[in-house]
Amino acid sequence: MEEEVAPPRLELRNLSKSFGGTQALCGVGLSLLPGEVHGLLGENGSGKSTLIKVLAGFHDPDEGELLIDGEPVRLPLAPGQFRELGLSFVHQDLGLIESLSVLENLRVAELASSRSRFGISWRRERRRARETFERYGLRIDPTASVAELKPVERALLAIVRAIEEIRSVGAGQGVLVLDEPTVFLPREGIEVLFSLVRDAATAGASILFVSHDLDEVREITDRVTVLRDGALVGTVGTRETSETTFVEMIIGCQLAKLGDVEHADMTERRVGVSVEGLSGSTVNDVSFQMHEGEIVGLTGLIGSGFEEVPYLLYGARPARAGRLVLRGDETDLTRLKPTAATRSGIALIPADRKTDGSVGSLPVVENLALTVLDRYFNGVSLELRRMRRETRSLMQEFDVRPNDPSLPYGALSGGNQQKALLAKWFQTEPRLLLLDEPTQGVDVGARQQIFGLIRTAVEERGMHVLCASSDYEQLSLLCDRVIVFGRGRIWRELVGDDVTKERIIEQSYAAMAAEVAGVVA
Ligand SMILES: Nc1ncnc2c1ncn2[C@@H]1O[C@H](COP(=O)(O)OP(=O)(O)OP(=O)(O)O)[C@@H](O)[C@H]1O
Repeated sequence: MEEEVAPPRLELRNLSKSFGGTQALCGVGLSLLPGEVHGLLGENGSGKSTLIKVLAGFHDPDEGELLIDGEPVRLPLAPGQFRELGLSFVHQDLGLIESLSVLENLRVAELASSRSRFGISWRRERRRARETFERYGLRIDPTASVAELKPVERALLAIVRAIEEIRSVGAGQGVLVLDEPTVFLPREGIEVLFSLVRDAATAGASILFVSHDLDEVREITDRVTVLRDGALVGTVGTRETSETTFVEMIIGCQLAKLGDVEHADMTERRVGVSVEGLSGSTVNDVSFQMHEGEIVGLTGLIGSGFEEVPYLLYGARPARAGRLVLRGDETDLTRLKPTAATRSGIALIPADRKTDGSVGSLPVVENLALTVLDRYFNGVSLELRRMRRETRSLMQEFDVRPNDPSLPYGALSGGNQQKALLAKWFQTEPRLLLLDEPTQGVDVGARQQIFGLIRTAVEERGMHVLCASSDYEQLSLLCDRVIVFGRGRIWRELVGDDVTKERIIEQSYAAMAAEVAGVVA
């Protein structure tokens, strides 16, 4: 007797969607089996988010079919219908409401449903929320407002909420869609996330996992579907597919070899930047120097403090103490404001694109030219044509796709927004460029290009670059020297041949172990 094969939990057939002249998806098919973790890969702008937004009922596709447990479901989905179908999402922007508490965000679906807010016993809900977090091994206060949470806590809250939503569906057999959930997470956060994902899959859920990080995708997924330019390249088993094959599937050719990254010891060069006695909310009395043309990485584990340094040096967060000397000019960091920082040649590219001040509804050209408007002012008016021409060539240099300066900034895919942001600040030719996770959400090909652009700028213009990141591979490819933090202090500096992914991981964990043992002062 033939064994009956269960239908996929979710299946998409022949899905197409265009926006004006852009064909974002073209005849794409995808199936998610019960209990599988399924990766969705593709370059920036290849159509991943568009596919997810069709599943969330946000986009009306031009064509396509959706089947849940083998049963056809009409597209487009009505608002909120995804919940009834057992789907839950963590979008790139996490979808949390800042002004509400953790608890209210956790129960937002129930609040939005017929149950009135007044019928809810908040005391019981608070207890339930605490129990929920405990079950996931997290320490988040349900009464805190989301605005007060650290980025990592926000990401974990959004993820826990999504998992809880599918747990309430048919014994946890729903579909969990994670759109680049790891970009805000340092390694320990990723480990928590992966164990949550594995548990959900074991309980029978299907997980769609979007990420640009091939190591993560290879670690957590069973199968992977790759998109290129809105079309399906193929679906493959993760274990049977090498990293090189994945890269070829994603970019359509082999990745040019970066060449051996040389980590020259620049510490003999002239000092261009000096940070002295810097204290913030976690960092305490930290001092370091940067040499001319040097790219310095800052890293460590969650809470080690490295992540606040770029913001303190830009005046975006208040420093308790500290002095910055930039090519002889001295600044009291306790008084520094971002406008003054920009005036003195400091630029900050924050990890959270939304806080950069870019306006989604305005064209890319206006967003990009904002920082250098005076260059286009001829005394009477703005030279708009030149502005558009130069923006187009800047977009080309940074591989922002599509290369159309008149497109609304918000219509660019997440990774292309990140590239545009780098372009925007690079053109100001800052003396000190502060980066926080500069290539999050950027695909593997563009990432390599961006590293090249940063290197060239540093060599040709003598810029100083400080890069805070918990992407150890990124640090090893980009930086000349990496400073590892533990408990708000500098734990180790890695230089020359020591700037490898393995050494950075080892020292970040060593800093934590030392912290636990009370070695770090
Ligand atoms: N609302 C929109 N209006 C116009 N074009 C859009 C819109 N949304 C997406 N696009 C375009 O559709 C294409 C696919 O974008 P999508 O966001 O799906 O890519 P992605 O694969 O998720 O990219 P990333 O990895 O950078 O997040 C891109 O060219 C993008 O500019």
